[in-house]
This record gives sequence, structure tokens and C-alpha cells, in this order.
Amino acid sequence: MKITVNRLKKRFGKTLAVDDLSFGFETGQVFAFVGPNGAGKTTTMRMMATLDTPDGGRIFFDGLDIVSEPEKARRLIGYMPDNLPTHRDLSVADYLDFFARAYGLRHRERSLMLGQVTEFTNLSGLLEKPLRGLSKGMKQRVSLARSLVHDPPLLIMDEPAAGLDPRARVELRELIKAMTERGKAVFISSHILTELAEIADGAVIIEKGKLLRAGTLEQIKRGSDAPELDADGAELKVQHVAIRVRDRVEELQKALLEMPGVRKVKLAGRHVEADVDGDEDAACDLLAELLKRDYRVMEFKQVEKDLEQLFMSITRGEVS
Ligand SMILES: Nc1ncnc2c1ncn2[C@@H]1O[C@H](COP(=O)(O)OP(=O)(O)OP(=O)(O)O)[C@@H](O)[C@H]1O
Repeated sequence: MKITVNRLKKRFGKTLAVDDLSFGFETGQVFAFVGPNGAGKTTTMRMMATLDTPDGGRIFFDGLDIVSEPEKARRLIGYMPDNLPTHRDLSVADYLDFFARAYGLRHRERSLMLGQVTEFTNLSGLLEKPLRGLSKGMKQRVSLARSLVHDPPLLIMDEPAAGLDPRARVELRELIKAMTERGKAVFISSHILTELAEIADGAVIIEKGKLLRAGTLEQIKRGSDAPELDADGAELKVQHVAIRVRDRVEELQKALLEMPGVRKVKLAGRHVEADVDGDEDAACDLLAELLKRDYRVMEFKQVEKDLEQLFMSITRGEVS
């Protein structure tokens, strides 16, 4: 299934919360939805989940216009809001059963689905617990289970990692991976971008309701690194490398700065990073030169911009 958002708009009084937003992705993909606070992420997700009506634009799941046919669309959407279940005295089992009934699942089908979903979200041992007795991470899993009971092809998750401890975050990441392996599309908003970079196939980056970038990570990276051209107008190739030496770090930085074709030398943690003009052979030649000069090299690697760095430079307006 293809999810297509086309020129979406939403206004609250004078605030244009979502301003002409267009992007797309499909089942089998995880797309990260990133932007600073108040950028319009929740508003967009609520419209994609048919909980709010757009003031303009359209949203399609394949050929289905979800604004004009919200009932049909709801079968295809699992929505995990940013707040957690609060029905204090309900047990996990009753809570999930309630939603499975609401989706019209009957008897055997319902118990089969609930069994699968609770096993997938690792809740089988918690079914009799009341919701009020659960930790944040457990509630998060209940919320995920709830959004999966009708087996939707699209899962929309609003800041699911917020407030989770590192272990629960790793578990969440595993669950998201498992969902795409089962052929679902996952659209997930977060501020914790570094973690998403590992599992995301693509991203939609917005600010003040407007689209800054959308596409696969490759497309976004390519789009932000406008190629430099040489004197003949040919594209100049550049390798980004990180080097860790056992000693003589300062000396290395100076030496790099003096080498032709080596630029943007900087210390980043324990690594010296630099841009080397040329193709991968140029990076190999640099390593050979360092060894010739008796640097004790512990690590020499190509680095790629990750989503976090990219997001920071795009939202800071460094990349137009
Ligand atoms: N129901 C509402 N009534 C009035 N203004 C609203 C409403 N919902 C959102 N807004 C405004 O719309 C803008 C976008 O808000 P939204 O919650 O979509 O952002 P967000 O990207 O999800 O932010 P956060 O990361 O802080 O959750 C904000 O300026 C917000 O104040």
C-alpha cells in the first residue's frame, strides 16, 4: 500500500499548523517524521489517522481518499497517540479485548488475534495486571498492541520513544523492525533521531508546518550535499574520513591541514575527521601516507552523515 500526502493544510485560528505538506512512503518502510516542538507533527498524524479533517489537500492510501472515506481508511490504520492508556482499573486483557470488539473481531478470530498481538508485544505475562500498575514501557507496549489488534498495514506512532529508558527503547526498535518485516508501513515521530537513523528507510523533516525535506535517507543525504564542481564543471568527489591514532593527535591535525586535497580537518571526540578530495583511492592513499609517516593508526573509516547531523543542519538553515 502506498501512502500519499498531497498539499495538506490545517489551520487553528491564526496558526497555520500544517502548511502545504506533501510526501509519500509505502508498506515495508519505516519513515521518521522529525521536526522541532510545535512543527505540526501531531496535527499531521491526526489527519492521517482520520481524527482531524484537513483544511486543504488530500491523503490517499493507494486509490482510497481517506478524507472522503474515513470508515474504510480506519481499517487500514493503527494509531498510537503520544498519551498512554489511563483506564485505571481495567486489566491489560480487558483493555485489549475492548478494542478488538470495537473493531468487530468475533470469537475465535478475536482470541487468535489477541494471542498473536500480546505475544508480539511481549505482554503475555502481564494480561491480568491492571493498567495502573504498569510502567511507562509496559504501557507503551499495551498502546502498541491496541493499535495492532485489527492488523492494519499502516502504523502511525506519535513519539513512542519519549520517556522510555534505554532498554525499553531498544525493545521498541526491535518491535518496529519486526513490523516492517511483516510488511507494515511505520510512520514514527520522534526527537530521538539518532535511534531512528538505524531503522528508518526515509524521513520527512518539517518546521513551522512546512516541508524541509522528504524522501529515503539516501535521497535526503544526496539532496543536502550539493556536489562541488571542479574548474571544468565536473562533479568533485569527496570522501569523509575519521582517523583515530594512538598518540600525536595534534601533530596529525596539522599534518592533515598541510596535505593537498585534505580539507575541513576537525577533532570529533577521539577521532580526527577530514574531507579528502577524490574517490575511495584518495582515502586509501591518505592512509598509506599516514603509515609512511609512522602514525600509529588504530582506526581509519569512512563516515556518512547520520540523520541526526542532517536534521540539525537542515533545521538550522545551513542547508537550503
Ligand atoms: N487543537 C489545537 N488548537 C490550537 N492550536 C493547536 C491545536 N493543536 C495544535 N495547535 C498548534 O499547531 C502547531 C503545531 O502543533 P503540533 O502539536 O502538531 O506540533 P508537534 O510537531 O507535534 O509538536 P511537539 O513535538 O511539541 O509535539 C502549534 O503551534 C500548536 O500550538
